[in-house]
Amino acid sequence: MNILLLGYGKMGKIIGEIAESRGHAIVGKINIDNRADLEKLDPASIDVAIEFSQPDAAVENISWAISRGIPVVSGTTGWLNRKPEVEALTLEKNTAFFYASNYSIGVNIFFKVNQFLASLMQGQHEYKASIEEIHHTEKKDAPSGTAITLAEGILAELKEVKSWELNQGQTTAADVLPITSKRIDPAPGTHIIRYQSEIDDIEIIHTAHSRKGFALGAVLVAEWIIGRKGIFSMNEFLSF
Ligand SMILES: NC(=O)C1=CN([C@@H]2O[C@H](COP(=O)(O)OP(=O)(O)OC[C@H]3O[C@@H](n4cnc5c(N)ncnc54)[C@H](OP(=O)(O)O)[C@@H]3O)[C@@H](O)[C@H]2O)C=CC1
Ligand SMILES: O=C(O)C1=N[C@H](C(=O)O)C[C@H](O)C1
Repeated sequence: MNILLLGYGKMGKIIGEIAESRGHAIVGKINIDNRADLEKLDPASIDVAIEFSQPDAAVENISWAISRGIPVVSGTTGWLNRKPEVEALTLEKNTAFFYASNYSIGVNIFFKVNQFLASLMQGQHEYKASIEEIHHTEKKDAPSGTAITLAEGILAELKEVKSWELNQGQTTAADVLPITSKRIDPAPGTHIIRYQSEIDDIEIIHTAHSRKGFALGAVLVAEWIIGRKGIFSMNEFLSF
C-alpha cells in the first residue's frame, strides 16, 4: 500500500515506521515547509493518506486528498467544528473519510467502559462527574479530543448534565461537566473520569505509555479503509 503522510511530526514519524515495518511504502512526508511537494505527487499512485497535522491545517490537508479521490484517515484534534464540510466533500468525491479522536484500541475500550459507568451513575445525584486529561506541553489544543469524546459519552447518559466546559479548578454548576487539562512532559496521554461524593469516589483511568498504540491503530485503519467508500469511525472498524 502507498501511504501519504499529511503531517510528519511526532505522530507522522511513528506511523511511518510502523507502516514500513508492515510492508507499506511512504510516498510523501508533508509538513508546513514542504507543502509544495504535494503537487509533485501523482494522486493515482496514492492508496491512502494518513493525516496527523495540527488543528488549523487539518481541513486544508484532508481536502487536498479527498478532492483527488484519495481516502483519508485523520487523527488531528481541535478542528471538528468543520467536520461536516469534509464529510460533504467525501460524499461528493465518492471516496472515504475516517476520523477518530483516539486510534488506540485501549482508549476505545475505555470509551465503552466510560459510557457504561455513566449509565450506572444516571440518577445518583450525590456524585459530581468530572474529567481530567494530562498531555505533554507541546499539545496545541485543550481539552484533548479524547476528553471531548469521553464528555460526549457521559452527556449521552447523565440526563442531569447538559454541557461540558474547560475548567481549571473553579466550581461548576451541577449541570456542567468540568474538564481539567494539565500539560506535563512527557505524558503521551492520560484520561481520568471521576465521580466524587461526600461518601466515596469512583475513578477510571486510561494511561498511554507511548504513542505506539495511536500510531498502530491508524495504520490498521488505513489497511481496513482500502476499497471502502463513505464516512467511518472506530465503531465500524472495531464492530462495537
Ligand atoms: N487521534 C489520535 O489517536 C491522536 C491524535 N493526535 C493529534 O494529532 C495531531 C498531531 O500530533 P503530533 O504529531 O503529536 O504533533 P506535532 O506537532 O509533533 O506534529 C504536527 C506536524 O504537522 C505539521 N504541520 C503543521 N502545519 C501543517 C500543514 N499546513 N501541512 C502539513 N503539515 C503541517 C507540523 O509541521 P512543522 O513541524 O513544520 O510545524 C508538524 O510536523 C494533534 O492534533 C494531536 O492532538 C495525536 C496523537 C494521537
Ligand atoms: O496531542 C496528543 O498527543 C494526543 N492527542 C489526542 C487527543 O487530543 O485526544 C489523542 C492522544 O490523547 C494524544
